[in-house]
Amino acid sequence: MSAAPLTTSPAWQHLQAHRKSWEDVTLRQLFREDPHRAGHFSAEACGIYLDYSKHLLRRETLNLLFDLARSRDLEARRDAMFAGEKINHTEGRAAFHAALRAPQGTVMRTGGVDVVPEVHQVLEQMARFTRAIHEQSWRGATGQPIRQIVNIGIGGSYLGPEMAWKALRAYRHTDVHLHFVANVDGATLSDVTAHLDPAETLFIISSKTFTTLETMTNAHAARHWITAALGEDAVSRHFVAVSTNAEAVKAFGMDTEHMFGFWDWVGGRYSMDSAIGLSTMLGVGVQHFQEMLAGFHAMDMHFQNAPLEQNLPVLLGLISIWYNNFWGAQTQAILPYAYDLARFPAYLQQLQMESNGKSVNEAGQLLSVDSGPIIWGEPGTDGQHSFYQLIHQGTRLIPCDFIGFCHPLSASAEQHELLMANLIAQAEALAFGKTAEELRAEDVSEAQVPFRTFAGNRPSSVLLVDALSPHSLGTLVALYEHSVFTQGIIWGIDSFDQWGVELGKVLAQRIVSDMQGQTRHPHDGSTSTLLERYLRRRGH
Ligand SMILES: O=P(O)(O)OC[C@H]1O[C@](O)(CO)[C@@H](O)[C@@H]1O
Repeated sequence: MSAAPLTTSPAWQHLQAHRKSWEDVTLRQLFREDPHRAGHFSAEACGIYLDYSKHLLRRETLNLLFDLARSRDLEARRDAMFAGEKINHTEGRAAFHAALRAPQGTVMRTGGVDVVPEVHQVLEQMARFTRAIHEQSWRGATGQPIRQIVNIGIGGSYLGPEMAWKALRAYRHTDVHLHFVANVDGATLSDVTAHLDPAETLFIISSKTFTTLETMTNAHAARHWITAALGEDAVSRHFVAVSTNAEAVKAFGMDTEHMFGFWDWVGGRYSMDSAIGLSTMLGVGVQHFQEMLAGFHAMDMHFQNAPLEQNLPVLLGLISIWYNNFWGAQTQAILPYAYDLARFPAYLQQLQMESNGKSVNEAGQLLSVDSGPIIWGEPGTDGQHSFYQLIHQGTRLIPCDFIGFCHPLSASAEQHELLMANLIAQAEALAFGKTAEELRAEDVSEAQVPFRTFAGNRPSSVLLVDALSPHSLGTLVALYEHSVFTQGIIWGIDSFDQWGVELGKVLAQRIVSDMQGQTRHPHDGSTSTLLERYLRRRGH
């Protein structure tokens, strides 16, 4: 970590001073000043064209942001990540997800061990299993082929696989269907199993630790559902595990021969391309999974090698920092114009908010600036008819990432044109707005002018990709992974731990034991009242 405290560093102070020069600058003015602005403020790599010209920044702004990144040793820290160093200090682990998508023959060492051969061994094990399911040589206990696959897992062991299953709808293997159970609410599992036949259903219990309350509770309920229908011996044909914890997998009664492993250097939210992606591979096939890995790897290479000035993850990360820390933006909207990317905002929510939702730096000192923004979003055009009102005319500054694809996956080219026209129009409307003069020129009554004025100056990035494919999905996910990393380095935080999820888990266990009458822990007045009221209403 850079020695200079962040806010007193010259780079930070230069940015603060520079921000003051932005009070009256408009995007209209910037585009007037530089008619070639779109060309000057765009970059392209790995099939992603990034237009960042509709941002409140000039060349000088970017230079100052690059100075900031260099002053925080971004390049050296990035190299340390790719070198397998234990950059996740609080857990004493590497953050080596880049090794998950390294082509065979690449050497990537952590702790002195080249992990690429092990990664490919597991990929091969996954591929064998996938083929066995697809070719129906692996069948259920009664001899039925497996057609329904239920991934039980939560957080990073769920969001990526579910997002990918939806995103890769056009690439699905037609004989199998995926379902996802994450929430501890029993309604989830019963809703999923209501229409399934146990004889053709396979459960993948996906949990890095194999101790997560939600996952283990659902796994036991699913086991009961299978054994009630097919008997105890059916477990080995209807359950496989993805985990780093072989002991716990054994204790569950599963054969570790049917366990797909990964490693402690894979963080939960960075694991969709590890064995946690087994459901994805089963859902879209081995070839498509490999194409997705190749997309991830292409973006890794770009992030590792491209100069900061043309580096897409660095650009996205630094633009986020600019609004978050110098404009006071609290949130960032992710707006994919693709029905199939419906779960992408939720995926990025965990990626960014679990990684960078921290208040102390790596040295344990309180941060003096805001860290990770709130990430949210919905696909366009749905969002246009709900929350875009606030983005256009509300009082808050909300930088947006629009994500669109040139080629449709739907049969209707005409509908795709409408979709993309909306994306482009929204970015235009947010940036340039509509002035009172323009309204008056259209004979809008004076009384209506204040309500129909759009201030503009609302910044957005547009990411334009050729088509949504396994490869492009891999590049997009890796793009955001490295953008999150870039931001974490600027703040000097550990983006790879998640201690913030622990307290709630521990308190829930205490309350469970209070509910079951095993203990009577002392609680505050509100907690005790809620607990008592709940138990009374339940007839206890
Ligand atoms: O895969 P596991 O160990 O069940 O953990 C699930 C999720 O729980 C967390 O540890 C905390 O919510 C996430 O980081 C992780 O993705």
